[in-house]
Amino acid sequence: MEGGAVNAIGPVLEVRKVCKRYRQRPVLRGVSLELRPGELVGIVGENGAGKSTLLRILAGDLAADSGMVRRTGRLGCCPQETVLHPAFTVDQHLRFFQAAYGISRLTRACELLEELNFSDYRYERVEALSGGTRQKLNLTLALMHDPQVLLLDEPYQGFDWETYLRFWELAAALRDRGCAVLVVSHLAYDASRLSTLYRLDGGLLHKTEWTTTVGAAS
Ligand SMILES: Nc1ncnc2c1ncn2[C@@H]1O[C@H](COP(=O)(O)OP(=O)(O)OP(=O)(O)O)[C@@H](O)[C@H]1O
Repeated sequence: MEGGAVNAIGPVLEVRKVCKRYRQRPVLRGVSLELRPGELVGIVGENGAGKSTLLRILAGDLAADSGMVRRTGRLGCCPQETVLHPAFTVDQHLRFFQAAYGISRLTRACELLEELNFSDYRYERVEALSGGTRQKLNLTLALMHDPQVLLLDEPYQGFDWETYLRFWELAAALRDRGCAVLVVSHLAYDASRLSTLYRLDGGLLHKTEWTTTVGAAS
């Protein structure tokens, strides 16, 4: 079984009892999670449940108050707020991130432009792009260096239905080539596409009954 082979490999992301509070308000109360190569895991939760806080801690962008996060491999991160500059073109963003990642070619980035169907906008400035196209660029910037661990915060916001389906095809392809993918969203529409779905509630992760056996621990 695919899941058995996958789970013979150790986790690329290990989270133990992570806690975080803002002033006196606890948001995370002891979150534990493991993510292995070839797993596509979802976390859902209501607005304000702490999903973005958790993702920022996993990405190393925010410090936890206590607990442990251990990550190995190249990280790709697509934050909820786009990281784009309005005056730069799509191509300029690709070249800036190419330098930041230290990669020699834009081959994968060009593939992603094609797969997400926005190659025609390559030389347009971000200020002239629609919200959905900006999000396509945000996602491309997280994926263009072929990450081994991918953290996605509401990655399909603003996508039309066709692009939304393309996103899931892309996520499945990444999973199949061994990437560990974590998708955070306030919607649980996509449960059947996931190895495991957790709900973040009351500052803790709860495994939901929608969990399937595809690539999941057994
Ligand atoms: N920098 C901050 N200072 C104080 N409180 C914060 C800060 N960042 C987030 N919070 C609070 O922490 C809680 C969790 O916020 P977070 O953005 O992690 O939730 P979320 O689940 O991602 O929400 P959404 O689905 O609306 O994006 C919220 O009540 C929010 O107001």
